[in-house]
Amino acid sequence: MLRTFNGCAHEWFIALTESEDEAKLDLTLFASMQAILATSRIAVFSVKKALKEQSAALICDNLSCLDFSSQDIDNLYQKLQDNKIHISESLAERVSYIPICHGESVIGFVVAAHELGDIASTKQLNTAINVLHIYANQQHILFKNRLDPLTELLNRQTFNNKMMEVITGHDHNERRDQIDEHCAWYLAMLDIDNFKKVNDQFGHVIGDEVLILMAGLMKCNFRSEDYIFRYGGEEFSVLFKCADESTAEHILERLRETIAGYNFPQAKSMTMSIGFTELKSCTLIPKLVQQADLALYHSKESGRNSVTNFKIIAHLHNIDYVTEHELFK
Ligand SMILES: Nc1nc2c(ncn2[C@@H]2O[C@H](COP(=O)(O)OP(=O)(O)OP(=O)(O)O)[C@@H](O)[C@H]2O)c(=O)[nH]1
Repeated sequence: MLRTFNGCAHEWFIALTESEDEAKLDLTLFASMQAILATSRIAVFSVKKALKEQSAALICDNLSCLDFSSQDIDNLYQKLQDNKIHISESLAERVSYIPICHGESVIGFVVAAHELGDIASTKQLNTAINVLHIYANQQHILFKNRLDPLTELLNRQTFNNKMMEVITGHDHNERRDQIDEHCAWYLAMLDIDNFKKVNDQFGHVIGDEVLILMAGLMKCNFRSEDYIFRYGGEEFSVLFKCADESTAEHILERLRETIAGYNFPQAKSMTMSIGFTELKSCTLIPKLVQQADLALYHSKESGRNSVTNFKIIAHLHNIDYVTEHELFK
């Protein structure tokens, strides 16, 4: 049911700043706009930094009567870069397009449709703009909280939540046009080889530089819808989606080769060992991490600078893909 607006936006400020995840934040914004602008016919579009998107995507919508193509959305987003409210009027209704701003940037917009006799007042629009500022700030805080400050990759705290979302099929960042039933998710664990030597020989500042450069190489190797984490120290993990395991191996091999061929400023030549496993929805998260870790361990044991598929070593050691056995004790 549509909540009515009592003229004071404090309750929405509190609800938005209390939202601890992006899905809840988006839903709270949607409800707040419906109440403040006194219409249920609202659509919210936002640029998701976590997805490295440059254009706005629909996040909540109760306006299916207005059919937005992706070209319409892009055009509207470009138009609203002037950070002003735009209004279009037809015989029956007035549609307001309200930009969402963060600092100097427009990071999205709200579309609100009203019947002509029932349009939003200037006070309502101003209140909506204030609430949108709070939303943008909170979105930025949530985004920053998920990042490792050194590498700006996703941090370890985000890893479990993301794994759970992916395994249960509730990855709320996955855009509708990216859902491909034929693709599978893979988990890779990656560890820089002999990293201690870099710290010992050149100091921690150069060690940190290597971590930042490695993170950059990984970001270039994967797609925006994949998730790259700094798992801890010099260990990383990646959740990525592709057609099959040979493609997964190819993607990881490409990264391994890129890193092995990169000329690091002080450390010069560095390599990475990688292990990966396919995500099966019936398997517990610690089990999946253990499988990818065992494959990584195999890469390290067999001379480093290589990629191992858990399935291959599971087969070699004659163990079931999802049993409790441990390979290396
Ligand atoms: N500069 C820097 N070093 C880090 C950071 N986190 C962990 N390390 C270092 O990473 C090194 C990891 O060393 P090891 O676990 O022995 O691994 P390795 O030398 O890479 O050897 P292998 O993994 O067996 O190839 C340790 O020296 C840690 O101090 C960090 O944020 N910055």
